[in-house]
This record gives sequence, C-alpha cells and structure tokens, in this order.
Amino acid sequence: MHDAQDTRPTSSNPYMSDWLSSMQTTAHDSALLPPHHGDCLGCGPANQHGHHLRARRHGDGVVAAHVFDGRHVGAPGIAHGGAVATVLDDLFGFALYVVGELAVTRKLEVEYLAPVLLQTEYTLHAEMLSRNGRKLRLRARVEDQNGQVVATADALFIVVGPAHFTSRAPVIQARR
Ligand SMILES: CCCCCCCC(=O)SCCNC(=O)CCNC(=O)[C@H](O)C(C)(C)COP(=O)(O)OP(=O)(O)OC[C@H]1O[C@@H](n2cnc3c(N)ncnc32)[C@H](O)[C@@H]1OP(=O)(O)O
Repeated sequence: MHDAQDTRPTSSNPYMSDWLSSMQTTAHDSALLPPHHGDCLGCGPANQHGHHLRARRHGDGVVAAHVFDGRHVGAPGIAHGGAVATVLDDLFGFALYVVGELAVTRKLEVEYLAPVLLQTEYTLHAEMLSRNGRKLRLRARVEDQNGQVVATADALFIVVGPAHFTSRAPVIQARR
C-alpha cells in the first residue's frame, strides 16, 4: 500500500516540516540545491560523519564536484564502495528537486568500473531517464578529471507522500 496521496499537515513537527518544504525548492539552472536536511548522511552540513555533497541543477539533471576523504577509505587510498553508493544515492535525492517529486530509493545498482581515489575530485552527474506512474528510473555517473567514467548507478525511486516520513518522525528524532 502506498502513501503518495497522503498530504496530512506536518506543522506539529517543525523538523519534518522544514525538510519537506525544502523538497519543494524550485531548482533554477546552475543553482546550488539545498541539503535534504542538516543531518543528512549524504549532504547535511551538520553531519560530521557525512559526505557534505553539494549539487547544482544542470539542465534536466544535477551535477556535483566531490572529493572522498580518509573517513571513506576502503582499500588503502580507495573510497569504500558503500561510500560511493551513499553519495550516488544522495545525488539521486538532489535530482528529485529537478523532477519535482518526493520519492525514495527502492533499488540501487552501482557498477564500479575503476577505483575511486581518495583526495581526488570527481564530477558526478544524475538525471531521470523515465517515469511510469510512481516509478522513476534514474541514472548517474562518476567521472574523473580526464572524463573517464569510473562508476555508474541505476536506480528505481518510488514517489511517496509526506506521510511516508511523518509516520516515522518520532524514530528519526529519537536518533538525533
Ligand atoms: C526525499 C529525498 C531524500 C534523499 C535521500 C537519498 C535517498 C534515500 O536514501 S531514500 C531511503 C532509502 N529507501 C527507503 O527507505 C525506502 C524503503 N522502501 C519503502 O518504504 C517501500 O518499499 C516503498 C515506499 C519504496 C514502495 O512501497 P509501496 O508503495 O508499497 O510500493 P510497491 O507497490 O511495492 O512498488 C511500487 C511499484 O514499483 C514496482 N517495483 C517495486 N520494486 C521493483 C523493482 N525492484 N523493479 C521494478 N519494479 C519494482 C512495483 O511493481 C510497483 O509497480 P506498480 O506501481 O506498477 O504496481
């Protein structure tokens, strides 16, 4: 059962209200997009364990410059695959600003084509490929400074309503 049509007010929970209203941002071309919320693992500026991803709208997609650091190490000198997946998942979350929908990851498939090195800048791109009802198909790629694609991701996101998050808000707040 889905909750995409549920538009119950969220004013009783300011933390959740702020976050949901940020998802209604109008994404102008080249505009720096807002973090999903301050503590988001992918992009939240207040999360000391996070990736602090910053993305801009680029046409119908989003683009980001990103550097993995020592907190994200897997094999020596190389970013952990889970860290790369986290950043790609969050980049898709930024693409939702352009799509204009509230949605969550149902499936994420990452191909690691070459090692993603620490302390090295990469350019990340993501865009929506197609939409079928609530199902959004998105694709992303990670390019090194020579334009070589070192990782790609395909994702299925499902459009949800605010209740997907508000019904779980007490759990989210308890962990803060
Ligand atoms: C908001 C922005 C924040 C960005 C942060 C980065 C992104 C994230 O980290 S999101 C967090 C991680 N994701 C989650 O927590 C989601 C957990 N999953 C859920 O809550 C539910 O499974 C949810 C809401 C996605 C879907 O549940 P539900 O509404 O019951 O959908 P369900 O009916 O199972 O599937 C929807 C459709 O997708 C299809 N579908 C489901 N899985 C697949 C699949 N693997 N392949 C193809 N189709 C699929 C179904 O067949 C169905 O199709 P149709 O509408 O044609 O019948």
